[in-house]
Amino acid sequence: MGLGQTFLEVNAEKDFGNFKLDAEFSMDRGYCVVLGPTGAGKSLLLEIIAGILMPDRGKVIIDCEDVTGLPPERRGIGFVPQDYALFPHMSVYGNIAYGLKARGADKSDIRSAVEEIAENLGISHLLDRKPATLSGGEKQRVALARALVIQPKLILLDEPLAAVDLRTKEKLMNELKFVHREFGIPVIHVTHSLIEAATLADEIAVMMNGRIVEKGDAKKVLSSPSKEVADFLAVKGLFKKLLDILD
Ligand SMILES: Nc1ncnc2c1ncn2[C@@H]1O[C@H](COP(=O)(O)OP(=O)(O)OP(=O)(O)O)[C@@H](O)[C@H]1O
Repeated sequence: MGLGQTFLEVNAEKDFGNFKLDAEFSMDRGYCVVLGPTGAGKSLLLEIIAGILMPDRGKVIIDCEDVTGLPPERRGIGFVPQDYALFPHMSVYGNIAYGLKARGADKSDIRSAVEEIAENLGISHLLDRKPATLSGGEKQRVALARALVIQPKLILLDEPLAAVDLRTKEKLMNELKFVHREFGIPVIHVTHSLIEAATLADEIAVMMNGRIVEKGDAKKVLSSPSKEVADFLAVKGLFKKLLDILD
């Protein structure tokens, strides 16, 4: 499939009683940021795409393949959840190697793949450490390495930069850009941050009350949001400044 064609299509409903997700979402191979207030259903959307959560109705299609009935490990997705979910009893090496071991990869292949990705993300010196001894930014890189080492078709990032300071955030944003460009993997990045959206996104989807209420080219969404979206962002004057960043 070439550039500009639909890579991912989600059309899924899930009713929790207290909350209903009714998500229609599609993207090509770019970098898509999903913005939305807390409790909008952003994490649930990622969990449905990853196969952690089964929709009541609907479909998930990745690269023309209907993966709705497939378990997470057969979807070829690298998922970095909100709290990174690193295994606390395993070393950084064990954490990164986990997905390859689970797929039955050869020991020496695992070692070279882990070492290569660790070098790419500048965490080779951390391989023997346990997650509890890492900083927020280091944990984020380890989680990203764990997601990337399986050579996924798609990367899902759930608020990946929420736990780091501004300087680290800027550095990590550059790394995410690099990873997206270098590995050529489509990314869905969930955040509340307009700065992250303006810096990283090719496309922006805005989610509210379980639905995607606006979606399109990043510049367009940031410059002319619907009233509903503008009210949520509540910073209309900021749009012009954000456009300056994009230019
Ligand atoms: N297993 C569940 N059972 C019932 N309700 C749930 C369940 N999981 C999530 N919810 C509810 O669904 C809604 C959406 O949750 P979700 O975590 O997707 O929001 P979010 O947009 O990612 O929020 P945040 O930005 O705060 O992470 C919330 O109201 C949440 O309480």
